[in-house]
Amino acid sequence: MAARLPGVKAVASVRDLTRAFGERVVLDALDLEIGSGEFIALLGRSGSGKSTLLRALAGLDREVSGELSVTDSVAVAFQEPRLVPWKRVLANITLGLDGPAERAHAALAEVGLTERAQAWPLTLSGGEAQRASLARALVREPDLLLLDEPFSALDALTRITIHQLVVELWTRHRPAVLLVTHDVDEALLLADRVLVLDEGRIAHDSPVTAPRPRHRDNPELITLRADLLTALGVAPEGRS
Ligand SMILES: Nc1ncnc2c1ncn2[C@@H]1O[C@H](COP(=O)(O)OP(=O)(O)OP(=O)(O)O)[C@@H](O)[C@H]1O
Repeated sequence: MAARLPGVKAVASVRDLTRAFGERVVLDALDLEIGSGEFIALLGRSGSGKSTLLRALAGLDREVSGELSVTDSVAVAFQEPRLVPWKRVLANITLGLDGPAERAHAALAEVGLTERAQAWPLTLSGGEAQRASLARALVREPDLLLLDEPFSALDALTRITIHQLVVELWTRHRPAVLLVTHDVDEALLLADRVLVLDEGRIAHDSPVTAPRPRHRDNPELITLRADLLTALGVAPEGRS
């Protein structure tokens, strides 16, 4: 585990986190600390337990054991935007929220969806629905934003636009972000720290220091990509 920077407050601290489904131990005495404002990408093979860890951090899984200390201010966005179909976009953003409607309007403006505030979710494109889902998370002004493969169903161009948006929003609001992804390049382009989950633990933990906007041919990213592919058990010359 990477040492925490002195003076950086943790928004999540997990020690000995264990979760089994029957005989299958998915998280095995896992340790992890997430510092305030960090942008972390979490990689791991399919079934390695990434979503299980995210659900534990979100407080959605009460069956975990170990020490888990997480800020109260957590928001989650999932792979499917999970908008309520019978509520308009704006109402989806404010659902379960006591705050003023201006905040919801501001969040929609931040993701570029002001024009779609009164639209029904089913009329949104995939990228718009994912932006609405981000607005719903942002309006809660989280200290920790958990993103479970939110870009994986989007086409390549929409994905690039949303990547830029997420970096912009993170730069402006500075929540800590934990992004679950299968995509090594996405992890390297977005995050300041990349983790690999394997055999129930954090098997690899690298900082990414290249300045943004990042390019795939940055030498630091090329080296890290090879290390990460090896950690994931994929030959570096193969595809992630
Ligand atoms: N509710 C559940 N009941 C039984 N097994 C489960 C449950 N949730 C997850 N698992 C098992 O735990 C393991 C880890 O699942 P998890 O969804 O966390 O993996 P993941 O790394 O997110 O996978 P993927 O990348 O494919 O989304 C898998 O073997 C899965 O079948």
